Amino acid sequence: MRHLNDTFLKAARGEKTDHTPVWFMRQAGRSQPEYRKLKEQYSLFDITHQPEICAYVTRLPVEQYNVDAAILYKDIMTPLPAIGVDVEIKSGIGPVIDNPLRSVQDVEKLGEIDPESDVPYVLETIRLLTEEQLNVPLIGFAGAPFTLASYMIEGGPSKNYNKTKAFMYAEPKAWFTLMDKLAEMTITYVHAQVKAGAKAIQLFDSWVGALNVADYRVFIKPVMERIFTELRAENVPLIMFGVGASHLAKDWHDLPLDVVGLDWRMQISEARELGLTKTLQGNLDPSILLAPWDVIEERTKAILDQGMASPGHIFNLGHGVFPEVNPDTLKRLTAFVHEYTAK
Ligand SMILES: Cc1c2[nH]c(c1CCC(=O)O)Cc1[nH]c(c(CCC(=O)O)c1C)Cc1[nH]c(c(CCC(=O)O)c1C)Cc1[nH]c(c(C)c1CCC(=O)O)C2
Repeated sequence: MRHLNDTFLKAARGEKTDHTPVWFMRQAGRSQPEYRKLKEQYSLFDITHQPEICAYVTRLPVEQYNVDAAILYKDIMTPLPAIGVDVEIKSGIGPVIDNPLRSVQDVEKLGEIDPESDVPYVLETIRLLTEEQLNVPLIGFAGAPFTLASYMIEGGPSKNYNKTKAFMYAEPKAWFTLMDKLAEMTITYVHAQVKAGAKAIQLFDSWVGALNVADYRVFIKPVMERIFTELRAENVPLIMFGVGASHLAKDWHDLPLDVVGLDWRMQISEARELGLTKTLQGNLDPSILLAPWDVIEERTKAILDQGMASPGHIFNLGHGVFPEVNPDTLKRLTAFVHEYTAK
């Protein structure tokens, strides 16, 4: 077994580290030529169903960029077919669902997940990665109920989540049944990922920022409370993330989790002023990676300075890497974060 670089785990627990750890959301993906080559032949689901290839794709950014954590290559949609949702990832569009939820009956028909039989390839990939192939912690993940429900109800990507919100307001009973079922799925699925060897868990509630605080508290916070309370027993760092959700950051901080992920809209220092004492993850605007290096460096320094003011910062982007980003930029940025924050 190789020596594990545990800087990411230490920072996630709020401990002092030798340097600020860094990883990038969507680090395994289209900005890498090796990945693009594979994608000429395979779809996302083709890759995730082949553990050797999936493990290779997951390792690529660790080997090429020297980041301090790996994130399992799969999608938040991966577990949905197990509960009866027909999902396809359409290139250039995203997840598309042919049988969107329309009624209480549709919600009641949803089944349960048995990870060992429904997604054995996910667990096999984790086992491959943790046994010998990786010297950094592997982050497992799941989509959070609001974001999953938004795809299940809209049938695909959406701008305003109108159908989702209409369903939530019009059919609160069915909504809470749906939240319970998705919570059950998430808890079971995440437990299995940790048992297989995932060292941290991130929940992606990418689109929940569409709700205001009052609705978040009524329609979502209780289910998140339940999920995180159950997952706490695993004793691995739990990370929350969403886009355009600064107004919910304080409520996330109240949940039994370890790390609050921020997009680029709120500064690390502002979050600290708000009273967020937990570890913060983020938050370079991913667009800045397309700017000249001196701009990237200046903006990164500002984030790192704020992050170093108190223990508990994991450097990341405010959202995923764009495909147009040059891989050399990610490599240079990782090295810069490590050097600039080295004690
Ligand atoms: C909302 C969401 C999805 N998927 C995910 C989220 C939450 C994070 C976020 O907010 O971006 C999470 C996700 N999806 C994928 C990963 C892999 C790990 C990583 O971050 O490197 C992760 C963590 C692979 C993927 N997920 C998807 C791809 C593209 C696959 C393809 O082109 O076939 C990959 C590599 C497809 C996908 N899947 C989803 C969308 C919106 C898209 C289209 C986006 C795009 O094309 O850039 C749903």
